[in-house]
Amino acid sequence: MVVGVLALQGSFNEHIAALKRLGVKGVEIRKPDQLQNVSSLIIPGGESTTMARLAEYHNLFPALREFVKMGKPVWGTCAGLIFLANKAVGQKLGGQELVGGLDCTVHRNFFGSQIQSFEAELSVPALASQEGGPETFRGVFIRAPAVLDVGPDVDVLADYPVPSNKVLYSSSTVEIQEENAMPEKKVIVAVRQGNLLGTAFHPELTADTRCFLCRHSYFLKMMSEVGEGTSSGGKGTSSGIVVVGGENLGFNQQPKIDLPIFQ
Ligand SMILES: NC(=O)CC[C@H](N)C(=O)O
Repeated sequence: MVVGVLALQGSFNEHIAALKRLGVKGVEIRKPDQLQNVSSLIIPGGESTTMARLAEYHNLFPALREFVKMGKPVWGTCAGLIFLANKAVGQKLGGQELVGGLDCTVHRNFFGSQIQSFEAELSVPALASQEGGPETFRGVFIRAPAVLDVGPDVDVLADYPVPSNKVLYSSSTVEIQEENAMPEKKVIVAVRQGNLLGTAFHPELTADTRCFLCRHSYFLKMMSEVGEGTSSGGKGTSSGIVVVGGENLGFNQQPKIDLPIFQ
């Protein structure tokens, strides 16, 4: 099994290392032709505007859109989630090109700037009920986006209750449409639509092996679920991050102590 990892910028090495720990080969994708050698793709976190410029420079957008349209599994984390969204708000002046396909609107810096990065235990009760282990998993949010709204074909996998004093928006004049991003009690931080998975946080940076494996395996399992391009892009057959069936991922073992990167 070979997974492509878009390697223009951002945390692609971390994703490749995470895949390696699962015994899966991750290959760096920098050129359109290289997409032909992989049947699934991870678009990592980083800085989406920069990543978009590099993707444009390498003429990657048409090939990425084609990849998505063919129903091949694509997982966008953080900046990658922004890439996959049909619409992004809070973009830099002039906007940025998106791959699209995921029927949702993403706020690019919903949780604020770099120094407002944080970690949080995300509640996914269905995960514990079906897979065992603690009810929460740790989300690492780095200058993180959030999903503001989703279309009917999108499954919400995880949301996060945001205290109103934590809902931070840039006051910069180039950060647009803030009036549409009213503070919510809960914001969506993980979604799936058929072959597309999006997480606002960085699973590849989490030291909690249980969560790490879970989320990565979720994606890897999507590969067998949707095949190599047969999905219509509609709702997945499963809802929630709860479909890591049949694999012994050690959920009933004592969970490892997590190692937050921000302490
Ligand atoms: N950690 C991340 O990927 C941050 C994404 C960032 N908010 C952006 O616009 O690109």
